Parts: sequence; structure tokens; C-alpha cells
Amino acid sequence: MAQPLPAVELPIGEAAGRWLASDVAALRSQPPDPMSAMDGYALRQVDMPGPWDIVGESAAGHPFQGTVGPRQAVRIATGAVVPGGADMVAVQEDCRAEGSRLFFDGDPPEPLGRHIRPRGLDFAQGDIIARAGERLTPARLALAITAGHGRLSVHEKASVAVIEGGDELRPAGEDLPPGAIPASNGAMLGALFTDLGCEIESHGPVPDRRDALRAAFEQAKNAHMIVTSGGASVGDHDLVLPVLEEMGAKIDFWRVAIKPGKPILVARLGRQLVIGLPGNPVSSFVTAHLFAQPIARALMGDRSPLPAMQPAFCLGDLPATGKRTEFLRAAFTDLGVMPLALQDSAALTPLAEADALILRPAETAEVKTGDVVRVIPLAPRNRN
Ligand SMILES: Nc1nc2c(c(=O)[nH]1)N[C@H]1C(S)=C(S)[C@@H](COP(=O)(O)OP(=O)(O)OC[C@H]3O[C@@H](n4cnc5c(N)ncnc54)[C@H](O)[C@@H]3O)O[C@H]1N2
Ligand code: MOO
Repeated sequence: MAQPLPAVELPIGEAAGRWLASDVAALRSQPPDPMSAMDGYALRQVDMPGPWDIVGESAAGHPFQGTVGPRQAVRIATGAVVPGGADMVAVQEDCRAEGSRLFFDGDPPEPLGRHIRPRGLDFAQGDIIARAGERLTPARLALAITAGHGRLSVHEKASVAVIEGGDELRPAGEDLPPGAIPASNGAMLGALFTDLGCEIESHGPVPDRRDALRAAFEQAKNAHMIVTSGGASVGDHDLVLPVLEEMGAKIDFWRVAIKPGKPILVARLGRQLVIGLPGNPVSSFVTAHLFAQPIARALMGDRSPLPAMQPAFCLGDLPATGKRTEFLRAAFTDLGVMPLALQDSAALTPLAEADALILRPAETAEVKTGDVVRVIPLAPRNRN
């Protein structure tokens, strides 16, 4: 449904965290030459156990110019080019230099103790080191730079307009008249999309009036994606669906058999994607993970945008499920995953403790402690 945004070519540092728009081939081999993995002496295995004449030095960035002949050794540093003729490095701790003479004092090296990284060990020129649709993570950033790239083609960032609505909501820190509560979903959702590298604009809190909600949609008309919070259910003040219909939006779906998050709505308003999240804070958070973040990822070029799942031992008993698939807030321990005690879709205290969601399909039998369950790890940012 969400077609990736166009590609842009950027200096590689600015491309960090974005999704690659094309495969990345190595422009060079790494290591470019055989390199020493240790500080010591480059020499010939046949000459073991010495002694040798020290004939020069190979330092990182300053290769030895000659070759290593019989009973010759070259002082070598970690990361320096191994000179021609040498086929092992004797580590410094095993050697004793007296003037220009070198003696071997250590145990005979093991078969793999040559301490030389061959040319192209990591990758060879022409190898595909990263694929279109993969994220330029910190490790891939280092890999692409090492592979010789200074600029990369990545997808544009998605701009996300967050609209939170409800008459009871007041901005953070403001005085609260009776019945009012602080508006927290907008900030939470903004932070979740900032984590993905999206550009965020925030609207609201918007009162429960059609004209006010419509005005907010109109203000958000330049964003790629609009994420609303609240007003998604069936009450008289739940205006997201009626206002979208009034504005001529195409409703893709409304309401899914999940808990929390049943009133989730996905629509298209012209070229914009609208994701209507429920107002209950936990429902908002969970549906942001299950629907809104994957859509934002797909827009930004992620080829596998859906949340990753993994098995884990369940460290608590869980009752059989009903008609809705459940996503229980849980915390990882070193033995498995612990369902948190309070599973209310309005309760933020357990949400702030959670670093995983346990997926419990609809109409499945109870789970006993020690059973294996499917788990969606939450983004690292939700962890300590
Ligand atoms: N008769 C029915 N009632 C409800 C149904 C239903 O199917 N039939 N569904 C329930 C479910 S499930 C959910 S989830 C909620 C969500 O409904 P809405 O999206 O319309 O949410 P609101 O009514 O606007 O708010 C619910 C709750 O969350 C608080 N809230 C809202 N926005 C924020 C915000 N930005 N920051 C903090 N807290 C917020 C709001 O004050 C309410 O307490 O509907 C059930 N009802
Ligand atoms: O689906 Mo609602 O999110 O259960 O509270």
C-alpha cells in the first residue's frame, strides 16, 4: 500500500539511519593488502625459531618498501601491510630484540597463529555489501565507508503530522480543570516517529468539534502521513471517521480484532496516508508499533517493515484468549519474558516498564509458565 518515497543522494554521514535506495557494491577490497593482526615481527615460517636480522619496519600507513628474505624480520604494527616474502607475524611478547638481532622466546606458534589478515578477508571489490531496502545502521555506515563510499542513495524521510484530539486534553504542565488530563499521546507518538528518522509536525490538542478536526487535517496537508490519536471509536465525540468521510477520504479499514487497539483506522486522504490510532495511551502505543511505524518504514524504503518476532519462554500463566488477538505488555529477563501484572489499555506505568509485547492469537488455549510464546521486542528506545 505505501510506495517508497523517492531516492536522494546524500553525503554518507547524513544518510545514516535511512533506508538504502539501491544495492551498495564495494569500490575497494578490505583489507587492501595482507595486514598484520598483531604487533610483532613479520618473517618466514620456514625460518622459525630464528634468530633473524631485523631489516626494517612496517607501520600502519607506512609499508616496508622491500621484501623479507631468508632469516630476515621486519618490525610490524597491528594494521600495517605485511611485506612480501613474509608469511607470518611472531607476536612481540614471544620475541626478544637485541640491537638488530631478533630471538624467539615463546612457545611454537599454533597452526593458525600466523596473525595475518589476507587481502579481501572482509570483502572484495565488487561484493554487494548492503542491499536496497536495508537500513544504514551504524555498522552498515562503517562498512559502506570502508567500502569506499562518500555518498549514498537513500530514500527521503517521511514527514508525519501527529494530531491528538479530545476536549479533556491540556498541554503538558498546564493547569487542569476538573475532568481534564494532560495530553501525552502526541508527544509519545512524536518520539516514536523521531526514532525512525521521520520529520514530525504536531497539532493539538484539538477539541472534539468537526470544524476543529477538519482544520487540523487541512493544516497537516503537506505531510506524507497523518497519525491521529483519539476519537477513533464509536462514541458521539469520536469524530475521526466522520470527518475523514466528510473530506472524501477513502477508508481502507476501520476496527481490527486486536487488544488493545480495536478502533484502529487506516485511510487515504488524497495522496496522504491517515492512520487513526485509539486514544487510550497503551492502545495508541501498541497500534503505532503494529501499523503506523511499519507504514512509515515502508514509505522510507524499508523492505521488511513489519515488527520482528522471536520466541521466548513465558514467565507467567496466561488465560485462554477470546475473539481478539492480544498484545500483552511484558518485560524481558535473562530467562524469558514476564507478562506485566496490569494490562489495562490506559495504564502507562506498565507500558514504561515494557520492552516486549507477547503476541497471543485469538481463540487460543491458556499458556503455562515455561511455555514458549511469540514476542515482539520493542524498539531499544523503550528500554533502559
Ligand atoms: N461502546 C464502545 N466504547 C468503546 C469501544 C467500543 O468498541 N465500543 N472501544 C473501546 C476501545 S477498545 C478503545 S481503545 C477506546 C478508544 O477510543 P477512542 O480512540 O475514541 O479514544 P478516546 O475516547 O478519544 O480516548 C480514550 C481514552 O484515552 C484518553 N486519551 C485520548 N487522547 C489522549 C491523549 N492525547 N493523551 C492522553 N490520553 C488521551 C482519553 O482521555 C480517554 O480516557 O474506546 C473504547 N470505548
Ligand atoms: O482496544 Mo482498546 O485499545 O482495548 O482499549
